[in-house]
Amino acid sequence: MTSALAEQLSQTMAAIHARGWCDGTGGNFSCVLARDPLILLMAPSGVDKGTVAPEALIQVDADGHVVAGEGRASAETLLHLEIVARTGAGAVLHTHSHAATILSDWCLGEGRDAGHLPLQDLEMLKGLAGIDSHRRRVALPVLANDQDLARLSASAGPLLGDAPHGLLIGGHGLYAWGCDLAEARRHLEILEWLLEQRWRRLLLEALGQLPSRAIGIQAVLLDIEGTTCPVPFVSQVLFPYARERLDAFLREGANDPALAPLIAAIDAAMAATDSNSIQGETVNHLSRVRFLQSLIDQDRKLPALKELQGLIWDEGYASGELRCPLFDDVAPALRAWRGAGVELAVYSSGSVKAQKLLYRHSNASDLSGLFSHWFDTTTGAKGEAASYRAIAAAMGLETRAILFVSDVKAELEAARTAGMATRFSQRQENPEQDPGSFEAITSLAEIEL
Ligand SMILES: CSC[C@@H](O)[C@@H](O)C(=O)COP(=O)(O)O
Ligand SMILES: [Zn+2]
Repeated sequence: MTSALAEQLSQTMAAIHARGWCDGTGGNFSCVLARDPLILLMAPSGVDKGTVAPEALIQVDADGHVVAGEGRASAETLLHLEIVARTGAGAVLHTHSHAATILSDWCLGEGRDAGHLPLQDLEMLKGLAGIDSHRRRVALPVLANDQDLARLSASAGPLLGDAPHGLLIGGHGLYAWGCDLAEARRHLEILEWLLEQRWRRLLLEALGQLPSRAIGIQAVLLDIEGTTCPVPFVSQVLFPYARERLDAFLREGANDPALAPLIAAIDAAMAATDSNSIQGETVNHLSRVRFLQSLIDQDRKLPALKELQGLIWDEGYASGELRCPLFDDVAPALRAWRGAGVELAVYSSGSVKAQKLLYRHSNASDLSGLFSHWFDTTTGAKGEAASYRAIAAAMGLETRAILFVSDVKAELEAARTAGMATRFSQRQENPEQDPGSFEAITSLAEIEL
């Protein structure tokens, strides 16, 4: 005797096959039969998925082992399991349509490396659960294909929570899912339709028969100090915290081999500094601490000092002594933008390590996972247009698709020269209050993308 679910899955596979979305033995399809313990009902591997009778379906456990039925489990079962675990999906449908295959390849092609396919301004988007307007922009994640399914599933995992019920695999196909089989099928049909539209439109644009769609803002690049957190947190909390603990931290770590390269770099910088009058003096712990404190007081940058500060802040955040007081509007805005498929990136003069710590330990919990890119001054100075071009290239986007928000006009000038959209962050405690020729915002909530 076969279940109604098995009948429905068999019929769904036949319908998908008839549309040419899983030719040959391509594609695989699963439904959750039980959750605790997890059992998937799915097509066996290596068969024509259009002709699998309900009684020929197999049952597979959470480790990908066949527990009932004849035949092998697909190697791709691991990705089905990852999707079910991460999204709570009740069914996962994987196709090899031409549209999904060619567009996934196009996204990862030379010079693009986009990592996602944006879809916007199509009424059919509303067929995806949670989308209520054609204006909502969704970003379908795209991953390079990999025959190591454990590795592919591990890279897919973190992308699945924000994915619009689908994921593209380069040169391979589409995975779509939903809370049950009916919803998964609807999502699959909608996504396949959107992909068809996308490639047909690309062709017409390339032939000059359609204007290429104006690029909307696809990413927001955020400064931190004065933009997402109050300036005094950095100047009056973070820097004094590290300054006061330099002595103890270096004393306790004197014999720590991990600190040795840092200490060597600090000593080399001391030796090269005329003003510190240590020529001839033995470099000792106290002279090192005095030197570093004088650098902090003069706001002079030394990579080894930055790294040391990062290590000290790391301890402070971990113990709960430090927590970043982000402005109240920040977390809701970041979440809303991510939900709309907008990429988020940080560009701050603090090191990438310090940036990640700050967002990991914020008053709005760990927000670090919302950002896809982190940039510090190793990419270039914040006042140079070239830095913003390098950031856009690293993100695989045109500069005009990025909105940069900062409280420093010189930085906005450079970003504008590079072609980015800009907003001036006018927070109460910021030293610069005059927006000049830039559009000012007092809260991220004022930004409409
Ligand atoms: C035409 S072979 C395609 C397979 O390698 C795979 O990508 C696929 O979708 C079907 O694999 P299967 O093992 O039959 O479930
Ligand atoms: Zn496949």
